[in-house]
Amino acid sequence: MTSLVNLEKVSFQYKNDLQVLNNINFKIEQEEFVSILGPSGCGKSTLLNLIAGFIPYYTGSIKIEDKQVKMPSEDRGFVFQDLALFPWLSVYKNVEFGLKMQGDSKTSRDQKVRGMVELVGLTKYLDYPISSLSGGMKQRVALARTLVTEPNILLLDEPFSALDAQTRDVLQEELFSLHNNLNMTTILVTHSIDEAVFLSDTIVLLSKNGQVKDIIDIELESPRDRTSSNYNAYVKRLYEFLQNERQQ
Ligand SMILES: Nc1ncnc2c1ncn2[C@@H]1O[C@H](COP(=O)(O)OP(=O)(O)OP(=O)(O)O)[C@@H](O)[C@H]1O
Repeated sequence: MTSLVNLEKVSFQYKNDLQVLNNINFKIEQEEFVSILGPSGCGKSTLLNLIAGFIPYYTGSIKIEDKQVKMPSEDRGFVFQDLALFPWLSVYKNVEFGLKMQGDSKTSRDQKVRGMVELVGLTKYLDYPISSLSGGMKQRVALARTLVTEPNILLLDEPFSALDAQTRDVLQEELFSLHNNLNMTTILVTHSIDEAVFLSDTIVLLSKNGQVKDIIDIELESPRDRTSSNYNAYVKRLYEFLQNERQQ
């Protein structure tokens, strides 16, 4: 059986000749949660942008369901690091936006928006403008806006990096539930070892020179216990990897 996402010999350099990714190979299965972890500047966001289809000029092959990725598509939903919400519009209007673009009818949009906003716990705030919400609430809206279009693959670039530790933990738990309940495939770029271990089935470790250093299966029970010794054994292993990369 072929995997949902297949990357083979993917290399990439920006137009200024900076070589960022070198011969990347890995596969992602349907409903898998994969995190891409590595030192700052190693090419994590670039790799996610390639999978999203935002950058068409790479070498090698990125295939989703056997189709070569050349441009963005509705099967991939992207949550940007800066969220890219419309601050002056309401929660409702922000979540509705993608459905409108897809030409969905008003009745269908209304049902989907209300359902998704409820799922992220913001029903009380449907009519509030984005500018009046906290950072964690804005993040929930960004997730809802992407998820409401029912993408098969959710792509997240450091979604929680601007949040305080407590809000981040709560949102990680919510993302874990959404991923499982909606049967999605999720690819997350993160700096955070804890976030990667808490959420992932698999962690792809990128080295400083943009190569896959290791692919680690996280074999922990759900829900995950951040204080368990098995959990912390993974954290230690990844911490040592990142420390080693920094020293090289
Ligand atoms: N549009 C661009 N044009 C040229 N170089 C770029 C561009 N975007 C990123 N880079 C460079 O490519 C390299 C990889 O960047 P990228 O953002 O993919 O890394 P990252 O691992 O996600 O970094 P971080 O963890 O700091 O967010 C960096 O050296 C960065 O400066």
